[in-house]
Amino acid sequence: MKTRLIGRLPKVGIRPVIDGRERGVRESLETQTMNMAKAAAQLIEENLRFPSGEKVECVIADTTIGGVADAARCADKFSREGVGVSLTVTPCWCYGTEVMDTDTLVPKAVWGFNGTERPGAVYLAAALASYTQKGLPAFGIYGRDVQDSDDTSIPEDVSEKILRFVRAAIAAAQMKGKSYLSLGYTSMGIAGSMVDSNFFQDYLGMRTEFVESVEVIRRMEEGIYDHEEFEKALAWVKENCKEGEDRNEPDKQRDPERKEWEWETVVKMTLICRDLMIGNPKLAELGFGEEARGHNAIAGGFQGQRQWTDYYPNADFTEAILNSSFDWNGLREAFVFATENDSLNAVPMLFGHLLTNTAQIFSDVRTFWSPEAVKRVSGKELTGLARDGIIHLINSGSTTLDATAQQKDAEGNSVMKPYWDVTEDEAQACLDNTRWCPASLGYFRGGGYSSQFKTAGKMPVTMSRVNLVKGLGPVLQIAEGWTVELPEDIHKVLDERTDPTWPTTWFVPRLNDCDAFKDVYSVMANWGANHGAISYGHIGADLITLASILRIPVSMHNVDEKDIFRPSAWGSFGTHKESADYKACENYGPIYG
Ligand SMILES: C[C@H](O)[C@@H](O)[C@@H](O)C(=O)CO
Ligand SMILES: [Mn+2]
Repeated sequence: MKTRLIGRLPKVGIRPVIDGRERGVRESLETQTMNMAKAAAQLIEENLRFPSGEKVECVIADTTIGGVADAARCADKFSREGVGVSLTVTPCWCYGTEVMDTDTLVPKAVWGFNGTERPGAVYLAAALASYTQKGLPAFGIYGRDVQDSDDTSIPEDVSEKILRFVRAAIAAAQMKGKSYLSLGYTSMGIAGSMVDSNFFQDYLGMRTEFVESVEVIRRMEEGIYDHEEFEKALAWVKENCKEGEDRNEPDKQRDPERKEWEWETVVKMTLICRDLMIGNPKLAELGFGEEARGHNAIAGGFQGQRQWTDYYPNADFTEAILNSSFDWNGLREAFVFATENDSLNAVPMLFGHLLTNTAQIFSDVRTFWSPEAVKRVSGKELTGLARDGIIHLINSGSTTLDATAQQKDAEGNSVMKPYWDVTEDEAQACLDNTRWCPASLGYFRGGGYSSQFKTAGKMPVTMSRVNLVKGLGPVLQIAEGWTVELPEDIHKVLDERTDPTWPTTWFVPRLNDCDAFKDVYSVMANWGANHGAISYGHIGADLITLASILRIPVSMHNVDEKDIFRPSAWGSFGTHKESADYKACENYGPIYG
């Protein structure tokens, strides 16, 4: 589906650099140098894919690069080929600034072979000094253990760094030139939905598109959607989306005719929001060429509350389905679509999606439940992972149905997979474990249907969030942890105290010695906003690498120091990693600013 986004997929450019001295030195190194480039390309192409499923492609310079003319020819090839990430490799001494990559917008890394026959590490140090001196932050990669000069394998520590760098850099490259689509504007005074177009432009290289939500009504009333697809979608919904309990006062509940209209409306809203994001060639066939083009949106958000939801059905169904890895057309890439148009939660969702290729959870970070409070209200003890307390993640709408924890790995563990690994049966299980309850009419006068499920399994997850700080700019916060499934008797008591028609995920962060992670309460207390974006897996290290590429400092994280990988220049801002990160991000400023 997302292949409808305009712009080619970025490629990874590999630059084999070499000692330029001919009549012996260069010739003796040609094969080894090119082999390093080929090995790196193979590693990347075998391991990395885009969220749409295509494999990440590498482009190797036509020749090794021994001096500035070769470097210029390589730069020329890279710009023709659409290279968005640059990886320089070498086993030997080369002439630092003469062979360097000077494109200021392309994230860079240099892998210097750890051998001693030739001084690859000496070059690496000289190259990184040049990049640092010239204000072009670059990642340095140098294996721990010496290898023989004819060893073409890539050691584990090197491959981990290459893949971490490329994953993050290719994520940054994919955002560039795409749009965030704001449907409506600010929701209930939520600052994250006061979409800051300068932040998107300067830090992510993205456009912001603003569409008033009356456009959705116009398209419904003028029939600007694919009518055949609508019939197909509605039939699928009737078969697969089981209605849940109506918890509204009996005399306020909507009659069956109105409920039917609400179903039809939320299905149309889903088609229309998707078409607004990525366009739809079917609309051109119907005579709506302008609408068929879409807004080239890699992420979006729907204001909803309150002007829309006071009058029309809420977008819970629309958001939940768009954020899932499947719909009536089968398995497909999940969209990134924020409820309450909270763009600062859509951004970490987008980061998570681009880094893992999976669907993302959007939630209110609603309640910290201490073990004592749980005991008081339920009479029960929290045990296992949950023993130190839990955070209740819950929001009407938006939470991907992939978060029902019905997808499994080979060992039977709950996981959230890229859509191409999800089976039809697993998608069906996600649907079967979800009920669609008529929306709470006190909050949503226009009705609609809220997805109701609980995350029924333990999964490693990472919660993250971007906050904008006046005078400082954006910061990213990260908490790795797990989803936990509570015993039904505890779950029920806690859930009943909120809105049990909404989807629930119980979250336990991993604790450590630093202040923000000393207990579960502190994680909740240090969270910078009402929402969190939750991605499958422990991806904090990848998020840190991506944030450093974008020059967004990380204000809070629980990632092991040994996994932190940032451009080598960060080391020049002091040995305290967090303060060095702040200083480096301030020094370099936003990448597109
Ligand atoms: C119904 C309420 O307005 C909720 O939508 C509210 O608690 C939020 O989600 C705020 O982010
Ligand atoms: Mn919310």
